Amino acid sequence: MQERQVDVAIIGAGTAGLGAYRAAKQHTDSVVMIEGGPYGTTCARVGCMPSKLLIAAAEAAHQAADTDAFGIRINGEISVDGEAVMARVKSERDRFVGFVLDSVQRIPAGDKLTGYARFEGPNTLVVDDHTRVHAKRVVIASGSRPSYPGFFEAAGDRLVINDDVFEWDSLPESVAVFGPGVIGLELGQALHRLGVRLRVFGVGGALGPLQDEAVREVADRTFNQELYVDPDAKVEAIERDGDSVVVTFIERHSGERLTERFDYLLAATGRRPNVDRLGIENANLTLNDKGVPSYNSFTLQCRNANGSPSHIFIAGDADQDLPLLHEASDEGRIAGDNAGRYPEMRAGQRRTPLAVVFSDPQMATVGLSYAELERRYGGCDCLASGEVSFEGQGRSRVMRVNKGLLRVYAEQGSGLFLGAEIFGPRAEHLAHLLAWAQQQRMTVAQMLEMPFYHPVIEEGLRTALRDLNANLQLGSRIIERCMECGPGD
Ligand SMILES: Cc1cc2nc3c(=O)[nH]c(=O)nc-3n(C[C@H](O)[C@H](O)[C@H](O)COP(=O)(O)OP(=O)(O)OC[C@H]3O[C@@H](n4cnc5c(N)ncnc54)[C@H](O)[C@@H]3O)c2cc1C
Ligand SMILES: NC(=O)c1ccc[n+]([C@@H]2O[C@H](COP(=O)([O-])OP(=O)(O)OC[C@H]3O[C@@H](n4cnc5c(N)ncnc54)[C@H](O)[C@@H]3O)[C@@H](O)[C@H]2O)c1
Repeated sequence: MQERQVDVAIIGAGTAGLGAYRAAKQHTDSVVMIEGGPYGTTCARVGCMPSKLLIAAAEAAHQAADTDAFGIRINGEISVDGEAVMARVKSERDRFVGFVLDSVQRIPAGDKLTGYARFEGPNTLVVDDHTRVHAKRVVIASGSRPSYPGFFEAAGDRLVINDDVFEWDSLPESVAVFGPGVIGLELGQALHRLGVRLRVFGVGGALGPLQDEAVREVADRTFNQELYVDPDAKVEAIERDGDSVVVTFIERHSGERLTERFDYLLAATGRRPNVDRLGIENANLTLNDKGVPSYNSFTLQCRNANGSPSHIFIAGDADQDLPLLHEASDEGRIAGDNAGRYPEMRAGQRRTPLAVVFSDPQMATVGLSYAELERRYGGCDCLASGEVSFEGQGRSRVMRVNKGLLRVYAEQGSGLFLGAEIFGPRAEHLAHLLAWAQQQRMTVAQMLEMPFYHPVIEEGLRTALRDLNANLQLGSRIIERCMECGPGD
């Protein structure tokens, strides 16, 4: 067993780990980054990028099949070449991964260790069976992995997760997706649009990240116009039969008991932080009820078992809060910076919460979750909301993307803008405008002073903000459509 002494050890070379490495190196040359799996990051290898590549192919297929209403006839059959689809997904994915590998390559060999790290003590990590690292400070950036109930194992090797989908050489005939969360909806709808026979099964009624019942209800109805999604499914059996997975369930619309065969069961039922195999019990940390270290979200510093500040930091999906790429990147940088400068600490900048789901229509949430807003502001009637339906919205109708509902929230009295839930066209862009406004602590009145071009989807946002302003009793109600702005704003 080799022995190494370092100032900072980082567990994981994903987005958070790489950010932590660069930040820690600003303070000391004595940093080691430990990676047990393949380099390249979850985002580039099996997450954000390949999923968006698959969705892009599905959008192309969907648009090609939807030209008739514009008077455009495509003569001949539209066919999906599954091998070509997957070849592009994989080659573009490899290009993105290649950029990460290049940057990892530039890190001096002595700063990298290969193997899985485990805490032997608060300052000691054992990497596989070959190296013991004595570290003055540690950053845990070990990411997350899919989690699913044990009874899915009945599907045997027909049980797949997102990683497996991006290794397919072609598209299967059919998939049963379990989990209508972010991954299930993004991949499920994309596969459906690429011609895969598909059903999506959920539990408890959840749909993506939506918590506002009005928005969730519109999303449920809209998805079901296109594909079968049951957010509260009654699944009676999952069995393996030959090369197929056989699912017995109650069809949500007819109430019939159906038994259907699928090529694969895709488990998209959530992810768990990779802290359970770290020997975390040897690190002298306070753990929450899920076994995840408690930490300060501005410094990313963990707490010792007695509550005092620890020399251990945590960042990215490993800390279970906001498991998103831009958050992993911010957290890695803050944790690495503080691990480098320890014992002095700096509070890092945290941004307005922002999440986007690349379904069609897209979903997005801005600010505190709706449940949290209700908890904080609901009891005193302090929460006001406004909304717009995209059905009649001018630009959305022009482009035939007029589906969805946007709801915005503000504080009664001050008119302070608090957040939004969006299910609608181009939500990725609307959500950015709203997140920027919220981070600037703008009031709804100030947001309405901003320019809105015509005809654009953002005019729909203006309608929702006017509705909100009226509900705040800070402006007059929209009685008829704003004709000076053009029809259907
Ligand atoms: C299908 C999918 C789609 C996604 N799409 C988006 C999106 O569109 N937008 C978005 O913002 N986010 C998206 N995400 C989430 C995003 O990918 C993650 O939030 C982000 O990659 C987390 O980065 P990380 O550094 O925390 O973890 P990772 O990149 O997973 O890095 C953790 C690293 O730690 C290593 N490791 C684990 N345990 C040990 C150990 N004991 N010793 C040594 N090394 C260890 C792992 O091998 C891994 O390389 C998506 C995720 C998935 C799965
Ligand atoms: N566009 C993006 O930013 C993006 C895309 C993909 C993933 N991600 C990140 O990855 C995380 C994990 O994604 P995810 O989709 O795995 O988790 P999720 O928490 O978003 O969704 C899991 C879903 O599975 C359901 N579920 C749980 N147990 C079930 C069961 N037994 N049967 C059927 N359904 C069940 C849950 O009710 C929920 O709807 C996300 O929270 C997100 O942070 C982000």
